[in-house]
Amino acid sequence: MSNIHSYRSFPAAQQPPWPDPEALRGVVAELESRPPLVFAGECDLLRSRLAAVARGEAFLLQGGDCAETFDKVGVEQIRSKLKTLLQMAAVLTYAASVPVVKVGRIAGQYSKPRSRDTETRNGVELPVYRGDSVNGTEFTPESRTPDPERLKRMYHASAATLNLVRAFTTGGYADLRQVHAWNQDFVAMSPSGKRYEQLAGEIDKALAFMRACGMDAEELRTVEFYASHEALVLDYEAALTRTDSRSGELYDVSGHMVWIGERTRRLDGAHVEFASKIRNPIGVKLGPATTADDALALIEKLDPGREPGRLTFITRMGAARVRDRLPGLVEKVTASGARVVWQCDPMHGNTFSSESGYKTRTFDDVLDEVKGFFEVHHGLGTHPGGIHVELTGDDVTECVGGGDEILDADLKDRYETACDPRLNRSQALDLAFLVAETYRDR
Ligand SMILES: O=C[C@H](O)[C@H](O)COP(=O)(O)O
Ligand SMILES: C=C(OP(=O)(O)O)C(=O)O
Repeated sequence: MSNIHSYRSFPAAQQPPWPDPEALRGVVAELESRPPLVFAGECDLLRSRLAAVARGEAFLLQGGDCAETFDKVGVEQIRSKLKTLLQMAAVLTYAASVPVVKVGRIAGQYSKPRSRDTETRNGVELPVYRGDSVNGTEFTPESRTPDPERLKRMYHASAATLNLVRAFTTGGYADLRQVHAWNQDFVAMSPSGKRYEQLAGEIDKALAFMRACGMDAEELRTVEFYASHEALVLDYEAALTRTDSRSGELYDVSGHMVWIGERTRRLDGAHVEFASKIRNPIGVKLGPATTADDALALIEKLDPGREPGRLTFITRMGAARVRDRLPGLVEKVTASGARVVWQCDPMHGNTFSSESGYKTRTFDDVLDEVKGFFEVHHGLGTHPGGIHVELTGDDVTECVGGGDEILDADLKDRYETACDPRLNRSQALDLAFLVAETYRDR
């Protein structure tokens, strides 16, 4: 049987400098005895859904917070994120006529890779914020010192979130007949909200037609929804890895799908080694410096059986480079016979500091990278399998642009992210409409 701790012999980037190894060991031992957050069978089902995406028969919508925080584990916050994804999925399913696989960056997205180890404010240097699983956002030595007890809080916050998500998605809230109810509050008055209302009316008519024909499918009442996060802090991920009693294989039961980030995808690094041992569907971020050989070597290590649905390449090239960098990768990977899911993350290659000093992204760049992604796949005859976005259900002002335009001067009003700027609900809907149109017109 595979040894889940083999990753310890490989260099691990971006691990928290825990000050007290003994305390960490105690936390890990406790987590090892905790129940799984997800089941192996659910991970297998997601892998089979992603296989359909890899074959060009479905579309993958993955989105949620850049960094979840413990103080936002509440009914309203979780419901509004879910609502955003349900609205986007309704737009995509109806306007592009494609089945949508829905995956949240949720119930575990608590750890962040960072560009620098420290942050300096007014001449004071402290460890950088690495996500609520590691330390706090407050700029004090106490808050910024990594504390392994936070890994336990991550487990409990993930469990509470997942519990609510399961209740919302199977208990009536996600029933397609609620399609209007998801479009309330601030978003209803935005241009994308109004457009959505029209589409919801059409869905209503289609449902009424189906009912009149005697079809009232059970499938419309609930939604299959999966949880994903970056598998960054390996002590946590390994502590939550269990052997599946059915197959004897290892699954990371902290989430259905986990991904490896751009900063930790070294072929000879600990994250890739860890992911190679588990059976969950795996995502890998690929930035503009990725070579075709890198991609092929990742396939060899993570998906040696070339199993559709096992591996998702999440490309995040930046709007300016996607048309130039993506074709070579897609061409060589396709020629190798691998059937990966190609997914576009239009957020992480388009970050910059605004004049007013906020880390932001322009909505036009986000759209342009998505368009470039579609153009490249269209040109090569391959399937543009999905999008991966940082978003929130709230009316935040973190990314500039969008139909309900946010200006640089507006960023200060509701800049609430703990790390990177997210699309608000109205921008997320705008994006869904664009993707649906582009997908349909392919
Ligand atoms: O979400 C992604 C990364 O954690 C983030 O972009 C890193 O941000 P930094 O460059 O501010 O460290
Ligand atoms: C850190 C992230 O992205 P990337 O690894 O692509 O920079 C992320 O998606 O949170």
